Amino acid sequence: MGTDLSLDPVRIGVVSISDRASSGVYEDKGIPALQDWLGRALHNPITWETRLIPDDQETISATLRTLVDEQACDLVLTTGGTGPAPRDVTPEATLAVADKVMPGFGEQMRAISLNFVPTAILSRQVAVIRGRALIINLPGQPKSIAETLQGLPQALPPVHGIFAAVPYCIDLIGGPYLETDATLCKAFRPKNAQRPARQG
Ligand SMILES: Nc1ncnc2c1ncn2[C@@H]1O[C@H](COP(=O)(O)OP(=O)(O)OP(=O)(O)O)[C@@H](O)[C@H]1O
Ligand SMILES: Nc1nc2c(c(=O)[nH]1)N[C@H]1C(S)=C(S)[C@@H](COP(=O)(O)O)O[C@H]1N2
Repeated sequence: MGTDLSLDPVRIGVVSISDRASSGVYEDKGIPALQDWLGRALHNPITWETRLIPDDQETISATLRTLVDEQACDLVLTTGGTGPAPRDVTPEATLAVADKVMPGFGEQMRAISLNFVPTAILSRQVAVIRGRALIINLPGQPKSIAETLQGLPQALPPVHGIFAAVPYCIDLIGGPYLETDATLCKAFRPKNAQRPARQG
């Protein structure tokens, strides 16, 4: 099933960080890939805030502050700028706006990505809490978006994507109750945090 209008609405910021896509050298595939995966994985009605920006640290931090403080996003996902190159500054820009650092997301994403590419360890991606929002960095390769969010749930043993932990994290910071499509990503919550299953 798709969107269920009876569920909590969620505001999601998607930020593509790329010098070349933002200057028109190539077409941005980061925002469409993020919206495609999240739109399929979440049943909640989504309001999007999209931004395509260059790899500039202050621009990235300012964008994240605006999305959380002014646009009231519950969740912000960035793509790009997490590697070791001189212009890759997304983790620094994200840490600069953090109230809390959530190291498990970066650790788990690098572990998941090793199932896809040996260069997974080159991503310095981080996740942080700012106010009542969760901000997560993803690598720039558009295919890495589904790889890290979804993992390989059908593999034996399964590789859990990081999105499984996102709904409960958002519960804990006071955000909307997110419901996911279990075939893409089964959200994990402790029993006492689960709402009764929806009818129909
Ligand atoms: N927003 C994007 N849209 C389409 N492809 C992208 C995007 N960002 C990255 N890629 C692809 O993934 C590769 C690795 O991404 P990375 O973020 O390292 O780019 P980059 O080499 O730093 O350059 P730029 O920041 O100008 O995209 C790029 O060379 C490009 O092929
Ligand atoms: N899942 C996944 N993770 C990945 C990749 C990928 O293709 N898939 N690319 C790696 C590579 S080649 C680099 S350089 C780093 C950083 O990428 P970024 O600078 O585009 O953010 O992410 C790594 N993590």
